[in-house]
Amino acid sequence: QVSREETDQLCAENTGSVARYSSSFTAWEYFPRDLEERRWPAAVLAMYEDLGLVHRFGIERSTLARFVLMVRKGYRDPPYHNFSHAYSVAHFAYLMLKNLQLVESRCLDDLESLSLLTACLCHDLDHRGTTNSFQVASRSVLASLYSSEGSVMEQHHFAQSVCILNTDGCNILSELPPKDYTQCLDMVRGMILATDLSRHLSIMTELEAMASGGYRSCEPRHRRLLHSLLMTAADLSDQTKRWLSSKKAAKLVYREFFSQGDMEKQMGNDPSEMMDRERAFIPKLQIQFLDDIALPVYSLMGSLFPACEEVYAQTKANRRCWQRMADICSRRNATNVQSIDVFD
Ligand SMILES: Cc1nc2ccc(C(=O)N[C@]34C[C@H]5C[C@H](C[C@H](C5)C3)C4)cc2n2c(-c3ccccc3Cl)nnc12
Ligand SMILES: [Mg+2]
Ligand SMILES: [Zn+2]
Repeated sequence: QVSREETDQLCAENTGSVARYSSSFTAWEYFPRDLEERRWPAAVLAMYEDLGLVHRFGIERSTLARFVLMVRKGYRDPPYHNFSHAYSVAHFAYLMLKNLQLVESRCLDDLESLSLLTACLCHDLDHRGTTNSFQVASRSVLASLYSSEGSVMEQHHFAQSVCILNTDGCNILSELPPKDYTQCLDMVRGMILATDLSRHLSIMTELEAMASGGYRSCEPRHRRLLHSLLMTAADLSDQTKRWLSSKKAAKLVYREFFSQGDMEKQMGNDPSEMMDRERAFIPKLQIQFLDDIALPVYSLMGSLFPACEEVYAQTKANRRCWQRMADICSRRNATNVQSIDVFD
């Protein structure tokens, strides 16, 4: 429930061209959180407009304004998985649509473009800063609802998205013909579920096969694989930005991990090393995450879309910085340095 004046104010914002937010708003290296926080909803509206989605799908501006404000309200405030993350992920999807010309090159159609941007904005709705395995271990309500199908949090994020769309005056898909409406919701569901990294890892071999054999837009399986890859690329995009920004994002992720580890200890469970502030050596864990998960994603993106190679290059540069940090810390015998202090 968003106030009338908030909606009217956002609606009245002449969102105009995205250049209003930054002259480098459409550059890969642009860090969306550099824009002051109160302007993020207007920037989201501008992205929908700039991609031609408002016009193409007859979205009422006041409906889009109410929808974005409801989505912002739908996020809690854990260190990392808050609205600033959702806004950043949506911005990276915007960058891919824009800079890779995914619609112009007919890799995606308009409906997929609308689904991708909307899925990114909604993909972590109502996140509590804890993982799927923690839901099951702590017997949370969400686990009781969703653990049989796996991806507990991601199923909840999708359910929250549907709730917002069904709220009066917030349904940005209301003007879609029934067939498109159903298809769009199906794609948003698949895209949000794809942000479960366990699912991503399980399709890596198929993604590699698609990247080496070449993307065939005529094959429905290829289109769904591309949706998944684009979602993961957007979800991890903090790691593709300049070193200080990506280091700061990692710090927030580990703040979430360590508070989950603290809760697991209180529950009498042993947290994994990644979640345990006493055991974790962050530079090493970050190198592992980049090598095993992030770098392969951007390497695949680079081989499918040459214009994305600089994103892969920056992620590789960040990995080198983590390697330097690991060398320095282990020389300085990291054990006497509180693991979270490596960020300072
Ligand atoms: C900087 C950074 N580091 C990260 C280090 C590790 C992991 C992580 O989930 N690892 C795995 C490692 C294996 C196989 C699966 C399931 C589990 C066991 C846990 C994944 C995520 C990290 N991550 C994310 C992120 C992206 C999507 C969802 C949640 C998050 Cl937190 N966004 N930024 C970061
Ligand atoms: Mg998530
Ligand atoms: Zn996310």
